[in-house]
Amino acid sequence: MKTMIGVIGGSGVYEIDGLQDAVWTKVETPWGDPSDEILVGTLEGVPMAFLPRHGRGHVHSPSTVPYRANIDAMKRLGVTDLVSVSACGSFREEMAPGDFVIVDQFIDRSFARPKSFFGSGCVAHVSLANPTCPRLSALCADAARATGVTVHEGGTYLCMEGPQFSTLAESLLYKSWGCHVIGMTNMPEAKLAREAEICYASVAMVTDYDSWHPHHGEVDITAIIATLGANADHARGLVAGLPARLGAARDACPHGCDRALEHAIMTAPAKRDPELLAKLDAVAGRVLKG
Ligand SMILES: CSC[C@H]1O[C@H](OP(=O)(O)O)[C@H](O)[C@@H]1O
Ligand SMILES: Nc1ncnc2[nH]cnc12
Repeated sequence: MKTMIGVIGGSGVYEIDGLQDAVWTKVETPWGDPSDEILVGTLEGVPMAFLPRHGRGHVHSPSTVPYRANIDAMKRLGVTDLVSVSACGSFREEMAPGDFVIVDQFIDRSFARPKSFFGSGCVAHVSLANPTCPRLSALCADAARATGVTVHEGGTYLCMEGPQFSTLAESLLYKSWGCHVIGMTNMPEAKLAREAEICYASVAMVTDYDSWHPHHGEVDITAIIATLGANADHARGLVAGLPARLGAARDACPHGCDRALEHAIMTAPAKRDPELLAKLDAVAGRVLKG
């Protein structure tokens, strides 16, 4: 099997450098339009697709990002390994603005977004105990370190609905839960990537200390934007280091991300809704055809 790298760029990351034969490509999906056209090209001989999560010009709010269309489009293009790059607040003194956290767990407190490709007429339950791919995450950590940035491997990302930042009480609550970082977008993205059998890694770039920190006061969007610029440079460096680490040829994921749907579909074949099945052609075609 061949590798295709997907990158979803978050706040501050609206483009990447160095893609050869790069073309902004409109991808149609049964779930509507993705956030924007997708930049498709090749980096060091490995195909790559880049999508700015909020669209160029930052058009979509965390609640209106078309998460299902974005993941379906990546799957349709052939993406096998998807790296999500996001801005986040930190709940830990040692995870300072400018640091990168390779997230490995999530608490999903978002509530106003569709969270599954499946539903009435084709019910599926995938495992999410380990929502990120350890193989891809380790490669991202290595590529991030090579840019000189401080990297923390492992951390729990609290996904809030937004768009307002947390109250002080919420911030203290999430900190008391043991969360490491907070953002507004990695859910349902990670859930949908798992349903689509795509390896997913989340690189969270710290921009602030949310509002719990006694010496840093409230979250301030101006300070966040100032930190976003430097973070985005490191993110682009990380992406540039991925092809050499992943390679053009791909072995099956040792953690099973690319086989997540193997025994997940519960609905009896005779009871499945043909309309929904048609929409699942890219995401679940592998198991539905078989
Ligand atoms: C610019 S601060 C709030 C905004 O930034 C993060 O976006 P993303 O995850 O796409 O990098 C956060 O989730 C909020 O949407
Ligand atoms: N403190 C914060 N809360 C939620 N999303 C964020 N993105 C960047 N900083 C954030």
